[in-house]
Amino acid sequence: MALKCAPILVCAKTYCSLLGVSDLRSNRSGFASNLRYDLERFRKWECCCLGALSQRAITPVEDEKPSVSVADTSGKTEGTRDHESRELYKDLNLLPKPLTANDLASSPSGGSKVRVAYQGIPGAYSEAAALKAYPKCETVPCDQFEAAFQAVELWLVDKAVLPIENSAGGSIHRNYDLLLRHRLHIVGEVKLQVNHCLLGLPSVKKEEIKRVFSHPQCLAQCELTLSNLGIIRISADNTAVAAQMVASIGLRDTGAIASARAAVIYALDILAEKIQDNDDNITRFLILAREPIIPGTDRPYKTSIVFTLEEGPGLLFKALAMFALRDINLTKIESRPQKQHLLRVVDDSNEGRAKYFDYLFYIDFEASIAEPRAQYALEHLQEFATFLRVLGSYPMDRNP
Ligand SMILES: O=C(O)C(=O)C[C@]1(C(=O)O)C=C[C@@H](O)C=C1
Repeated sequence: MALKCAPILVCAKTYCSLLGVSDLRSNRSGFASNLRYDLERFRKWECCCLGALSQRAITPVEDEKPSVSVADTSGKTEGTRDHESRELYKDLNLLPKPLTANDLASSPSGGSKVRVAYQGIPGAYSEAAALKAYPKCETVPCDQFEAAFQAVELWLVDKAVLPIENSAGGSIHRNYDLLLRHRLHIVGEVKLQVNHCLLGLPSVKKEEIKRVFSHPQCLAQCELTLSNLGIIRISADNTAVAAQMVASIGLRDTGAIASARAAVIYALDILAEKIQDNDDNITRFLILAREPIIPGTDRPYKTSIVFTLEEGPGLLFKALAMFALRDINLTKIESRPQKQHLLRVVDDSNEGRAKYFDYLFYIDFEASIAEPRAQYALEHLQEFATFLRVLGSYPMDRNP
């Protein structure tokens, strides 16, 4: 055991500064010189970590690599999968129940199939995203986003797949906050084309529907269609929960907005398809794991970071310039309040004391952390950021 852990200790300092938390306030002076990552040094680190990680593989799981960069590699068509789910979910009591905080004390089942947690119940878009990333995985429903994070941390599952943003609805802020609170690593992303269907009881006509249940994001994504049909919206925890409610309430004038797969699972009819206001309705999900992947340069990569800055003019501009100067494309920027530290008091001798909101900045950029330009950009950012953490460097999903 000691032998297996040793390589990790050797490289822990370098490794933590890239993938862990560095509070630069406490050690600013020595930091810049400690963190001169030239390519040679980074390669050494990479070899060292690769060795360490390969020795640490405790539970080998099949289908370890996400398959999002290729079309569906399961070899199954939607039809066959839907047929299978019809068989599987004939009795709704047999559906897996979402994990709750209480279940998190129990131990994971054995076996080598990769287990992927998602928020919701079978038929949710998040489950579809998990299956897109790992076509042969066992999906594990969780009642809350936080339960999915904890399920990974407690080794109940291997991965979690959680929504982070939608092309129309924007960011899912809760997951940004949880990314920082938990110590998981982003190891991949999945972009899922979300096609909403209007579902109702069998033989109901679209015109009979007076009210629909759905997830608030989905209700917002179908705003125009619902207004044109004069339908009342009622929010549900999840699209699949909405479909399940319609099936169990049994009212002909009550429908759900959910996926075609949810219609099969909960034995509902599809009354209308693709009812979202924008055809290109894409949700981006993150794949989270306990260990980071070692990024390469063999394919397009994305890196996600979070940092804080001092208060002052031009500091965010300067931070972003670190990437622009190296021709690194930023794909996302998000700012969130610092929950532990909501206000920053700045003493100005002329103006007196001022209170500023304190922000965390989350950035996604198109480069692998194995590329020198990304290392230099982060090294320079570290020189004036008050906090910096790399959340993950992972292959881009170019196939929504
Ligand atoms: O309700 C679902 O089916 C979900 O998977 C949840 C969720 C979300 O949390 O944003 C995921 C993707 C869709 O954009 C809408 C809803």
